[in-house]
Amino acid sequence: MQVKICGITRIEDALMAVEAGADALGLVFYKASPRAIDPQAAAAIAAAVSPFVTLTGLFVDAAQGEVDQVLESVPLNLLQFHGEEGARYCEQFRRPYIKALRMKEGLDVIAAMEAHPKSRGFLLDAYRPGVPGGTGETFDWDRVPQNSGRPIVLAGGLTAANVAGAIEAARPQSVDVSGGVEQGPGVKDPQKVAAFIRAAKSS
Ligand SMILES: O=C(O)c1ccccc1N[C@@H]1O[C@H](COP(=O)(O)O)[C@@H](O)[C@H]1O
Repeated sequence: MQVKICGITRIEDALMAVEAGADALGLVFYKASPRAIDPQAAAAIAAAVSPFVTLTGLFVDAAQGEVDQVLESVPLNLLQFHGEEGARYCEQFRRPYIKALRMKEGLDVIAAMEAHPKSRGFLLDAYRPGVPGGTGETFDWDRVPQNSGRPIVLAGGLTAANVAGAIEAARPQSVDVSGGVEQGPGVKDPQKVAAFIRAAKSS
């Protein structure tokens, strides 16, 4: 089980998460988020962590120029598009990307996946109207498709206490957490991070 710790804003949190076994770190380039980071701080984090850790840049319906500007200064390995971005938009950056799908009632998950043939995977997150992500809410894990043939990242309201059950129900390739391992907005709690990664990787 691979684990992404999202919403990293400080070098010490990045190093702590990697030391605890995180495979990927998420940097949120969405100004309205309490975990938003600017490119300069993100570049400093990138310079401090191992090149074998997947540095993921999260965007929400950003202007093309905004993404390009971040890419000029931050060596991101993966882009995460968490808004209503279409395939043509996502593919223009010529970087590996994952598309977030918010699990609104009635969403045809397979059709949404087929709309992004080049996406490296799909992050399934809870749906709350008006909030693009980081809600701290779960969704019905039984809705995660089992035969899509595409890599799935399970997200939304995960914690050390519920991640094992979530993995058992949804059978994802990887999990992603933000609020569930925080001690405050944008600040990670080392004990919660370690407990989360332990629980996920021993599932
Ligand atoms: O983290 C945020 O603030 C955020 C803002 C806008 C879009 C996505 C965001 N985070 C992503 O949402 C999932 C779930 O968050 P949580 O664990 O429920 O707090 C998180 O893994 C990020 O990928």
